[in-house]
Amino acid sequence: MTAERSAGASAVEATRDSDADTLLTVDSLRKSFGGIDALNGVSFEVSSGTITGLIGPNGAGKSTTFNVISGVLSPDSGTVTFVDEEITGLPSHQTAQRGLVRTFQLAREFKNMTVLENLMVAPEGQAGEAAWRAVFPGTRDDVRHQEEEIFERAWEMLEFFDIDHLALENAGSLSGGQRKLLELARALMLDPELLLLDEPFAGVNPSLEERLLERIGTLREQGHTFLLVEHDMDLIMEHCERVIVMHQGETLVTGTPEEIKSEERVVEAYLGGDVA
Ligand SMILES: Nc1ncnc2c1ncn2[C@@H]1O[C@H](COP(=O)(O)OP(=O)(O)OP(=O)(O)O)[C@@H](O)[C@H]1O
Repeated sequence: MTAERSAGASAVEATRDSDADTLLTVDSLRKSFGGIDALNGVSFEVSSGTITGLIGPNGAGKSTTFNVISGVLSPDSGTVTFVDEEITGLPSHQTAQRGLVRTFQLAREFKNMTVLENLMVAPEGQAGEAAWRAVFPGTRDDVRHQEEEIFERAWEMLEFFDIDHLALENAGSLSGGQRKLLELARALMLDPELLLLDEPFAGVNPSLEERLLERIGTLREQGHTFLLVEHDMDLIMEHCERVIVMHQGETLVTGTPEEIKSEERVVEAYLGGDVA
């Protein structure tokens, strides 16, 4: 198999399966919280146009990795490169401007605003006003035109996710699954090149899960790239071209689903065995 390992090896060398299509490169990320090493040299690459899964047991460092890539946290060391530009430590709204947007495990909609309004305001914490200005530059004279464009895009999103009938509902009244659709729709408002999805299917019923998966497939065909954290191994194995396995703050293996399945250390990591 061609799956790479990083534990105990040079981190860059360990994950070097790059080609010209590499969109995101994470190199030797370290991050400690007090005495806890959440990330202990995480390295991997994500190719353009793929759905790549990031998996690992609880506490492996997946969320911390997402937080570092998307600028929610700064790493102690290591680099994040997106479209050939180092973005390490850039705040979320700046990564969003560059086309890298993440969703959160718990959807972060504004509960007292309608679904439509939620789409028309910038996604909290990652696409502030500055990001909107980057997408819709102009002066006050252009505001009306900009609002029309935002409105049209919001409706496109609502229709794309089949939630246009909920446009005027308060976001707080949506089901868990509908909130996940809204979260993804909000992330897509800025037309990001790379979407980091943190457990997008958690708490989603099977029919909505199917709709979400189908939409993600369509978006991928349109050129979007996805990196997703997901605990459902069947789903990962069925829908991801590449899988990155983390364990104890390190990249354990990366490979195709078939490669991952046959990798003994992955089984051991999930069963809590010694993988050193
Ligand atoms: N803000 C924090 N303060 C202290 N420790 C933290 C913090 N964030 C994460 N950790 C610790 O870092 C390690 C990695 O956590 P992280 O949440 O990144 O793992 P994970 O793979 O996302 O886990 P899960 O699948 O349970 O969400 C864990 O030991 C966790 O307790």
